[in-house]
Amino acid sequence: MRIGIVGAGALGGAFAALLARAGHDVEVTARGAGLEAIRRDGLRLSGGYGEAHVRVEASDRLSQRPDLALVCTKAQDARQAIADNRDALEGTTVVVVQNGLEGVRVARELLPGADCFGVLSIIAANYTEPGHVRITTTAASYLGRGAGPADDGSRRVAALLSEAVPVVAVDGFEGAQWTKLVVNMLNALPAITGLSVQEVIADRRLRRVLTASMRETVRVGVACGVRFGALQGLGDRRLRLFARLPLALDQVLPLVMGARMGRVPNLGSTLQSIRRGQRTEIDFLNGAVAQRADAAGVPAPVNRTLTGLVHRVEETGAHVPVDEVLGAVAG
Ligand SMILES: NC(=O)C1=CN([C@@H]2O[C@H](COP(=O)(O)OP(=O)(O)OC[C@H]3O[C@@H](n4cnc5c(N)ncnc54)[C@H](OP(=O)(O)O)[C@@H]3O)[C@@H](O)[C@H]2O)C=CC1
Ligand SMILES: CC(C)(CO)C(=O)C(=O)O
Repeated sequence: MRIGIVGAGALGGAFAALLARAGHDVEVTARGAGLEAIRRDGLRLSGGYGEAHVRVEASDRLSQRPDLALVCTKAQDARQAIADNRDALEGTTVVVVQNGLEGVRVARELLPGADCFGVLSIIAANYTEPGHVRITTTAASYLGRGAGPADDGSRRVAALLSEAVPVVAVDGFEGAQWTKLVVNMLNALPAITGLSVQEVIADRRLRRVLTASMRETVRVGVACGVRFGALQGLGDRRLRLFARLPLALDQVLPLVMGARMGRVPNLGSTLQSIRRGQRTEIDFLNGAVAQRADAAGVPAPVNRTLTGLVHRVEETGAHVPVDEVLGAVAG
């Protein structure tokens, strides 16, 4: 099958290498040093899914309409990337691999003739150098669309991708996006402090802030009428309970997440953007929680503060000392 990947960064590069290894005919888009490296040396994958070194077609735009396309940019770049590749994407099956709440909606808006799905990935992929991705955590990814049960289209595309990497069709995809948003509270503190996700979880004080941001996200979701979808053992009942328990007990959740992530340091996708000197997608993560909180008339001081601190790091290039982070969150 011909598969087009828009944005061969960490996850896009991983999916491209795994799909090419499974025998598909893969074309990727990349830019700058990434494009140069892929053209010259191919795409290299290491870590959790084993070694792969594949040659794939690469250019700054997809050259033709694929049977299946994966859009793997950060949320803030998706609109531009889809518009730039509209000729190739319109009318085909498009899977948006993205954190946040907006991915599938944006693709459907820009590509009314395409069959659009979303993927929520728990894989941790670190873009170590141009053309090279290291998988530090393997996990099933979740594919779906809409709020209802997984449809036949979702099951078909999930089965196809699963030839290369485990992907399950999920019921209540929109609710699952919120559950993933809770998980993505793991991203801000590494971006702010420069520590890995595991180091943040291991620090009792930062873990408290992380837990508070997760509980706040659940409360905002509840205020917005969200029913949290099932994702990696988390679901509506468990998350609602999590938001009500005393903060001290709740820290078990990030500890479990950290244990699942394993020992190889995971920077998280937001700190990786910072390290590359790029803007982050924080406005679509903690920033989206603060924005939804405003609309629902509930407070979200922790998410608002963390969003502001990530923007500060984007602007100054300097990470924030832990004590200062604690002071800012305490208000
Ligand atoms: N990395 C991870 O472990 C995980 C990531 N995710 C999510 O997956 C999504 C992708 O993340 P990740 O792979 O880390 O991101 P990366 O930043 O590593 O990759 C994104 C790629 O998109 C490219 N890109 C940016 N703008 C455009 C554009 N206008 N047109 C074409 N290509 C463009 C980037 O190129 P350039 O570098 O030149 O800007 C880059 O190659 C995000 O939503 C992230 O939150 C989810 C789970 C885990
Ligand atoms: C789950 C996690 C934290 C994996 O790295 C992620 O989604 C991200 O980095 O964006």
